Amino acid sequence: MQDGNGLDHLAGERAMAQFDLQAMKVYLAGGQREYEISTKMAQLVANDPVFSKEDRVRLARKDLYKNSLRKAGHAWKTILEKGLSEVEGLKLRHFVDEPTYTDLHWGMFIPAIKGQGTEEQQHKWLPLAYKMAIIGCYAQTELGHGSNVQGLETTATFDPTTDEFIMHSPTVTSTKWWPGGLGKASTHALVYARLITDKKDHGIHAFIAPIRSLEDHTPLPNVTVGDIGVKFGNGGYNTMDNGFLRFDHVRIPRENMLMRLATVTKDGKYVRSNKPRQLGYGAMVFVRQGIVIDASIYLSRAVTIAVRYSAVRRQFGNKDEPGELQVIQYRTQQSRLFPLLATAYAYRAVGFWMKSLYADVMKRLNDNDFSTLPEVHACTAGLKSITTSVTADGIEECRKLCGGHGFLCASGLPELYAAYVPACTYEGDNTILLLQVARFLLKTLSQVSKVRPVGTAAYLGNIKQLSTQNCKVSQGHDWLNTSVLLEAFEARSARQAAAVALRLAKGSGSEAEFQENTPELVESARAHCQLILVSKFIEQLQTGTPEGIRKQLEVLCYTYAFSQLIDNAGDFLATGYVTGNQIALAKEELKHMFDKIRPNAVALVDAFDHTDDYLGSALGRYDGDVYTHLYKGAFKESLNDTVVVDGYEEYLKPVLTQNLWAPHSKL
Ligand SMILES: CCCCCCCC/C=C\CCCCCC(=O)SCCNC(=O)CCNC(=O)[C@H](O)C(C)(C)COP(=O)(O)OP(=O)(O)OC[C@H]1O[C@@H](n2cnc3c(N)ncnc32)[C@H](O)[C@@H]1OP(=O)(O)O
Ligand SMILES: Cc1cc2nc3c(=O)[nH]c(=O)nc-3n(C[C@H](O)[C@H](O)[C@H](O)COP(=O)(O)OP(=O)(O)OC[C@H]3O[C@@H](n4cnc5c(N)ncnc54)[C@H](O)[C@@H]3O)c2cc1C
Repeated sequence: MQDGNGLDHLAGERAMAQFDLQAMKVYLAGGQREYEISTKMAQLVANDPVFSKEDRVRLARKDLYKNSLRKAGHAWKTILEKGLSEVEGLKLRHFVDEPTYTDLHWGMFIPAIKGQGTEEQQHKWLPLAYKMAIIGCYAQTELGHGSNVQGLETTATFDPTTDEFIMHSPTVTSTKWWPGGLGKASTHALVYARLITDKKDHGIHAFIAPIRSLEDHTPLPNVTVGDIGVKFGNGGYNTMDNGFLRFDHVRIPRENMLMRLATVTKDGKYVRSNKPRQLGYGAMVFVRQGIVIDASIYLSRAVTIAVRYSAVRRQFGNKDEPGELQVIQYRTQQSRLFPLLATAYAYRAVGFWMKSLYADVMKRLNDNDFSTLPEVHACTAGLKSITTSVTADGIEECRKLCGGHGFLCASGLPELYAAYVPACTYEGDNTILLLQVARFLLKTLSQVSKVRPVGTAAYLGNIKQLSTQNCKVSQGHDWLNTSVLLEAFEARSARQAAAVALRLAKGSGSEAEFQENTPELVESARAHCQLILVSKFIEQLQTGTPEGIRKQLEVLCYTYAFSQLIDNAGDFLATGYVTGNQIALAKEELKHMFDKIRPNAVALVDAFDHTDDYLGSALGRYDGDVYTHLYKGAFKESLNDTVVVDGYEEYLKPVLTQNLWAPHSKL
C-alpha cells in the first residue's frame, strides 16, 4: 500500500526487486480474499482520525486509557454501522493496534465459554457476549500463582441450600491479578477457582462471575476490583487495564459454573465427564496457536522499519564507490537483519500451518477423538514460546540496527517492544512452556518401541538411524537440499532428547534429578521446536507456492534454516552430527543467500503491506523520507510548546544567575 507523499527515496531499491510483489502480498495475507479485507480495513483505520496513534507515548495513563476506551467503542460502532463480518471486524481491531479489553473478551472469554460451556450455557451467554451487552475477561492468574494453575487459591464452594456457589478469596495471594480488561472495563469475569462440594476439593474449574453492575458499572457488593498499575514502557501495554479482583463470599447461581467437562447437580453431587480435564485449558491453546502469526506480524513491523531505514541511512564509504555507503550494504548489518526478515516469513508460513493444525484438533475433539491433544499442546506451547522470545529479541535488535534514531519513540520501535515483550510471559511463561514440550518428548521417547510417534514427533520413530548416521555434506552446495537440512535438524533434536532421556533413565527418577536436568530439557525442547519451524516452512513452500515468488521464498527459507543452524552451532556440534567444517560451509552459503536477498530486501518488506499509519515510524516510512519527518516530529514534542521552557524561572535561572563560586571548582 503506497501512502507516501509522492517522493520515493527508496524507488531505486524497489526497482531492483526480482519477484512478483503483488503475489507475495497475497501470499503473506493468506489469500486473495484476506488480502482484500486487510487492505480495506487498514485504510478504514488509517483514514479515521479517532483511531490516530499520534501522541500515544506522551499521554498520561488516565488519558491514554480513556482514549483507548474511546477507540474500542468507536471500533465496535464502526463494525455495527458498516455491517462488517466477523473476519473484517477482527482485522479492523487488529489495525487499531493497541491492546485493549476487547482482546480478552473476544480472544479468551468467548472461546472459553464455547469450549467449556454446555450448549445451554452457550445459548445463555454467547448472544450477550456477541452483542457486547456484557464484557468478559479471563481471570485465571492470582497474585501468588500464575504458571502453577493447580495452585490457584480462589474457592467456589457449593451451597445446596440455595443452589449457589460462594466465590471467595481466602488469602492475599488468592487475589486475581493480571487479567486484561478486568481492571476497569469488564462486567463479567471467567474465574478459575477451586470447586468445593461437601468439603471436598475437586480442583480448578471455571465460573462466570458478574463483577460490575450493568446499570452503572459500579462493583457488585463484596467485590473488590481495580487496575494493578502502570506497566513497562510508554504507551505499550498501558492501554490495557490489567486488574485485581477479590471476592468476599459472593454468591453466584449454580448454572454459572461452566459444566461441559464436569457438573455439580442441584443436590451437590460432582460428576466428571469422560473428556480429558486438559480441555479446560482450551482457551489457552487457542490463543497460543494464534500467537505464532501475531509474532510474524510484530517482527515484520520491526524488520520493515529496520530494512527501509538501513537502505536510507548512509555512513562512511570506501575507495571503490563514490559517496557514502547505505548501511544495508554492510555484511554485519545484513547478518543481523536478513535472518530476522527470513524469520518473519518463516513464522507467517508456520502460523498458517498452526491454524490448520488447530482446526484439525477441534474437528477431532468434536468427534471425541482426543488422541492428538498432547501433540497439539506441545506444539502450541513450544511454538508460542520460541516465536515470542525471538520476536521480542528481534524487535530490540531492529532498534539497535537503527542506531541512535531507533531509540527515539518516533522510530516506533520502543513502543512496539513495550507492547510486545509481555508476550514472553502471558499465555504461559516461555520456560514453563518449553518444559511442557520436554515432558512430551520424554513421554514420546519412553513409548517409542510400542507406539509409533506421529505428526511433529514422527521423526523420533527413526531415533536409531538419526543417532548413528552423520551429516554427509562435503561442499557448500550440498547444504542446498531441504532433505539434508531437515535431517540435520531432526538428528540434532533426536540426539539432544535421547541424551537427556538416557541420563534421566539411568537415575533414580527423583524430582531433584529431573530439576537438575531442566536446562538440558529446555534446550532439547527448543531444538524440537526449531525443527518444527524449519520443517513446516519447507513444507509450506512445497505446497503450491506461486511461481513468481517461489525463488525468493526458497532463499528466505534457506536463510532461516542456515541462520538457525549457525546460531545453534554449539548444539549441532555437541551432538556429533555435524563437523566444524560443515558449519563453516553453511556460513558461506548463508552469505550467498544474503547476496540474493540484498536487491530484494526493500520489496520483501513492502510485501508485508504495512501502511505508514500502522507502522507509526519516521524511520520506516514507505517513501523513505526519514530526516524530514524526524525533524518535523521534534516540533511536536511538548517541551517545544514554548521556546523558553516551563521551569526556567524557578529552576534554571537561579542556577545561571546566582554567580556563586563553586568552592570545589579548579577553574
Ligand atoms: C486468534 C487468537 C489471537 C491471538 C493473538 C494474541 C493476541 C493477544 C491476546 C490476548 C493478550 C494476552 C492474553 C494473556 C492471557 C493469559 O495470560 S491467561 C493465563 C495464562 N496462563 C498460563 O498460560 C499458565 C501456564 N500454566 C499452564 O498452562 C499449566 O498449568 C501447566 C501446563 C504449566 C501445568 O499444568 P498442570 O495442570 O499442573 O499440569 P501437569 O500436571 O504438568 O500436566 C498434566 C497433563 O496435562 C497436559 N497439559 C497441560 N496443559 C495442557 C493443554 N493446554 N492442553 C492439553 N494438555 C495439556 C500436560 O502435558 C500433562 O500431560 P501428561 O500427563 O501426559 O504429562
Ligand atoms: C501483560 C500481561 C497480561 C496478562 N493477562 C492475563 C489475563 O488476561 N488473564 C490471566 O489469567 N493472566 C494474565 N496474565 C498472567 C500471565 O499469564 C502469567 O503472568 C504467566 O502465566 C506467568 O506466570 P507467573 O507470573 O506466575 O510467573 P512465575 O511462574 O512466577 O515465573 C517467575 C519465574 O519463575 C520461573 N519458574 C516458575 N516455575 C518454574 C518451574 N517449575 N521450573 C522452572 N522455572 C520456573 C519462570 O520461568 C519465571 O522465570 C498476564 C500477564 C501479563 C504480563
